[in-house]
Amino acid sequence: MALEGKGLSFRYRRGQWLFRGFDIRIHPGEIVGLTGPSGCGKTSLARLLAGYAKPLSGHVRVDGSPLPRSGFFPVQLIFQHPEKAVNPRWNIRQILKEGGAAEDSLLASLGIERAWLDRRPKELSGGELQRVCIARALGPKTRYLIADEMTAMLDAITQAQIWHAVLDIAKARRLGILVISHDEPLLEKLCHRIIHFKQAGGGSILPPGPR
Ligand SMILES: Nc1ncnc2c1ncn2[C@@H]1O[C@H](COP(=O)(O)OP(=O)(O)OP(=O)(O)O)[C@@H](O)[C@H]1O
Repeated sequence: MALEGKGLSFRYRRGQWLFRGFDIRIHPGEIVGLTGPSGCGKTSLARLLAGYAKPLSGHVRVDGSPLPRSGFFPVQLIFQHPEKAVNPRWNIRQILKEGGAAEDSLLASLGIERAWLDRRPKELSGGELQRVCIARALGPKTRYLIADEMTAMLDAITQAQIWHAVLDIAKARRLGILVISHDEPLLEKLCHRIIHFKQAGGGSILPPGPR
């Protein structure tokens, strides 16, 4: 059982290879950090692992199966900017429904207030909206979470509160989490192990491929 990327290669159009033959594995219940210089391809890797884009070679498997083509994705990706991840016309209740029925205890542990449910995304702060996106991503069918700079825009207290809630849920449900961040002290605190993308063979460490 694992979220596994094997032999992954990716570049945009005819640009430089971001990674070639890259392997990564995250087990249920495991919290793995991923760090590396800006622009080295961490978000691109996250998009492949969550099924937003396809690798040019290699494959992604979730607990032994390919990612589904439709329906609910067992690998959920949370971006740094929540306003880009929601339908601005929906209210918060509708947005939460996309992830399945969010339990009251989950909403409470993330500090989501009932009064927010009838508002639209632009009527919440960035930090409040990010909590909503996290709750949506933690639906009952989620097996793995990819948190791409998920709390980068939050103050230290809110960041700690959110991670405390997410780690509790991850432990109770044996979710595997990939935490992408430039904040190495945060990764040291949260993760069982940390992958340095360039050292691990990502981030254009290999010479550019044929053009
Ligand atoms: N849609 C796209 N088309 C072309 N190039 C892209 C596209 N998206 C990203 N890139 C380029 O791919 C490279 C890797 O981007 P990516 O966002 O994966 O890096 P990152 O390691 O997550 O960076 P950061 O730490 O700054 O978030 C960058 O040079 C970026 O400009």
